[in-house]
Amino acid sequence: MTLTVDIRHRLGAFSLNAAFTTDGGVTALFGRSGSGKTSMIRIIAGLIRPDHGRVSLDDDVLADSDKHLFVPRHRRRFGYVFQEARLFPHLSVRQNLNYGRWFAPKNERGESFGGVVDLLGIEALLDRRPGKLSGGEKQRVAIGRALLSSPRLLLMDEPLAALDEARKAEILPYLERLRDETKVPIIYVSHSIAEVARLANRVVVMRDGKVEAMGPAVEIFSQLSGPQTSDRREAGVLLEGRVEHIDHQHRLTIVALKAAKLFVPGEAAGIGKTVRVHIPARDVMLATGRPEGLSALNILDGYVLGMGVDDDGTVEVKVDCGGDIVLARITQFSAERMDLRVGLPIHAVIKTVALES
Ligand SMILES: Nc1ncnc2c1ncn2[C@@H]1O[C@H](COP(=O)(O)OP(=O)(O)OP(=O)(O)O)[C@@H](O)[C@H]1O
Repeated sequence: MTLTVDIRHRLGAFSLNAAFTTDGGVTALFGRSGSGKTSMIRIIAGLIRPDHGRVSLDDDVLADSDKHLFVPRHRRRFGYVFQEARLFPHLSVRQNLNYGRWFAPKNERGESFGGVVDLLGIEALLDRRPGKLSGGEKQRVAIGRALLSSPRLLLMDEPLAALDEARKAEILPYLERLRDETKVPIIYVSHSIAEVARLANRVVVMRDGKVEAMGPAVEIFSQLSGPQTSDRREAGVLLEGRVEHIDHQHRLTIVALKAAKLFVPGEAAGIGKTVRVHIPARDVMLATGRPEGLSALNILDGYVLGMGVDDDGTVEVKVDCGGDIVLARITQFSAERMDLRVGLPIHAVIKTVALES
């Protein structure tokens, strides 16, 4: 499936002038607030008719200003997931899901009801009403509803933005399954590097209404910043993961841990191989808010699992990042200033991580 967008459009003082193509999988529209991501997804969805240009999905032309052609939203058969789940409050989860299915043409039904329920882990929620669900659960149901409409394309506009870190961590593995187990191509709008690095096959970086860069996620993010290497052995953790991708050009290995993924300098033995990575504790910084614009490629979301004070007054903090435990050593002053406590959602910024031979 190839989506081709080449448009110009004016929105007040803002002008969008962008062209890109995608080839299935997850394509992220990535960029700062105000760069034009939402306007772009609205054009793809058929909610905005572009002033000039063309949008097509394979041979199906959805908008073409030269030919005065514009296919409205309801005839595009795209699924849409917003920041807010927007479920029907008076319907049960099952009824909400069936509502999505109702839109799927009978002969083109893709995923089965049971398959979607399994994929998103929502079996136990089926008879409940949305009002009683957590934000993450609601979002999983919203994704299920969109999937059951058998969309040709799934448009997701900051689907995790309204969730706290814990709910984000809970839902990310489901989004990965969605990417890996369904054939539905996804356009994913986000301004979070961590989310995009984890989910996207391809990234379109937007800035001031234009496409600043596009390419495979690893390439794009390794261009933005480069990780440092360290051979020093010191207090830290060894984590085991699986080599998911090797970027020979940038000499980087993407290692999938239990939940998170790490960009590790160097080229590992082979894709699919189990490797161990070393993360020195003193090269892990902690942040209570999501840090932006850092050179570190690895920012893991987690919780404070435990804390202990060493003889020298250094605080050793254990952070649970989706089942992988990362250790950080910080000063007592920092710990107090950040009001660190067990259970606090936290971002672990990993400055160095090395492959173990
Ligand atoms: N209908 C409109 N009329 C005038 N200006 C608009 C309209 N819609 C969007 N804009 C402007 O276009 C710019 C891009 O907005 P857009 O929502 O596409 O950005 P974004 O990258 O999705 O940002 P965010 O991450 O904050 O959602 C902004 O400056 C916005 O104010």
